[in-house]
Amino acid sequence: MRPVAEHAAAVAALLGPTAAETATLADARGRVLAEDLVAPHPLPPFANSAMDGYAVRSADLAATPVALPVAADVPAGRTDGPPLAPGTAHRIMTGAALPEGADAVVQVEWTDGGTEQVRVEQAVDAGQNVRGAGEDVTAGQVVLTAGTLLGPAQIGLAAAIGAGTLRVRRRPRVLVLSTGSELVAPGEPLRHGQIHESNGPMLAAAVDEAGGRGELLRFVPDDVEQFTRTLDDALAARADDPVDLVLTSGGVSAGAYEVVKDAFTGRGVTFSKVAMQPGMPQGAGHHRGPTGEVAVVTLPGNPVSSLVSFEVFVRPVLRAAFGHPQPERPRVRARLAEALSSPAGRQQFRRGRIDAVAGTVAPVGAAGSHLLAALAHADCLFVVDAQVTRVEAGESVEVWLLDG
Ligand SMILES: Nc1nc2c(c(=O)[nH]1)N[C@H]1C(S)=C(S)[C@@H](COP(=O)(O)OP(=O)(O)OC[C@H]3O[C@@H](n4cnc5c(N)ncnc54)[C@H](O)[C@@H]3O)O[C@H]1N2
Ligand code: MOO
Repeated sequence: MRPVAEHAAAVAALLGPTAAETATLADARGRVLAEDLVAPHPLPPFANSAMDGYAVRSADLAATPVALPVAADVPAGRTDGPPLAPGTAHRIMTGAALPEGADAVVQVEWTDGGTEQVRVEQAVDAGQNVRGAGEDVTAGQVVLTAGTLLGPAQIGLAAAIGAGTLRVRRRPRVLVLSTGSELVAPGEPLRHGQIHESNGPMLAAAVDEAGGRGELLRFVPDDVEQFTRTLDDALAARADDPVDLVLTSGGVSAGAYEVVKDAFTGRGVTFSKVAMQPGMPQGAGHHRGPTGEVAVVTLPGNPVSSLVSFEVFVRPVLRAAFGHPQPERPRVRARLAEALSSPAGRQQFRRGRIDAVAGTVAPVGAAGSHLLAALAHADCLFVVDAQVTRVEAGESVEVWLLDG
């Protein structure tokens, strides 16, 4: 059987880095900056008030209490505020530009709140309650470097320096195609012998969660001609914005109707038994479609096998392709809460729940690769090495955190 690392390397070789493109801020979250982002102006762009109150010259408050005429009103957003004459105050709101000549702001709570004349009870130092221009960012500063993952704070910063769009790496575009004559679309009734198609929606969601662009095609029965036509039609229809990867589910083991294997064998996709459980039957390579070659990864049909294989082989490669700084799931070690056994010669990926405080991981459900409900209640996978057949309670295992 092929070692997990060897198949992982074969999948990694399929996808190169995606190109840069321009994205709106609304479409930038979870993506990676393709170029350094430079501030065209400082932040704050101008000295402004940190408090609602009165802009003053601090020297005018040498002896308090003191009464000063209120010569102007400066709400936030006023662009034509006059200079502050000595011996006067301007009523000012948080975020409003500090008038020329003022060097401090007295918060309204330290005054009588007057609008014609204000009585100030307490003195302020020069600079008090003033946010200086460029305190946060200077003009010309590189505020975010190429390769930065864009989360809410980074998008906020980009907006603050006035960037309406950003140069980011393109999301890998992934087509998902499930196979199986037993499949029925969710929402439609089942007859005996049929099941609802769950791998497609699951894998498309997994692609999106990883940062890619998942597109779910209508599943096909175990029919090579229909499979190939569906795939080629879908690729042809996307010729303007080509697909980076095709993910198939099912049809790759040893049965009489292995549609994916039959369609691709000897035509650029290599099928292997990989030394893991779940996820033994795997395939990877290129399909020559109507628009040229497209990378293909064929995942096994058992639902847990499908998603675990995605986690092990596809997710890190998709993320690396668009420059994600952390392609892999965070990995920690934890003590196993209960003993379990594992087949010899296959690296086992069990579903678990981690207790980060206690440093333990408990198995969720048994090893069966049809146990989708257990997977849905797990927050991690943990790994039992290929040569290990039994792990005792308290022994340390590697854990992949799924919500990280
Ligand atoms: N004689 C052998 N039989 C099997 C072997 C083997 O080595 N020799 N391997 C087993 C292992 S391990 C796995 S994993 C599966 C993989 O099979 P396929 O990838 O060919 O998948 P299918 O046979 O099409 O389906 C397997 C299983 O999963 C269900 N399924 C398939 N697609 C979906 C879907 N889109 N949504 C929900 N469920 C799906 C399907 O109904 C089957 O129950 O093969 C073993 N057999
Ligand atoms: O490889 Mo299969 O995934 O064990 O059920």
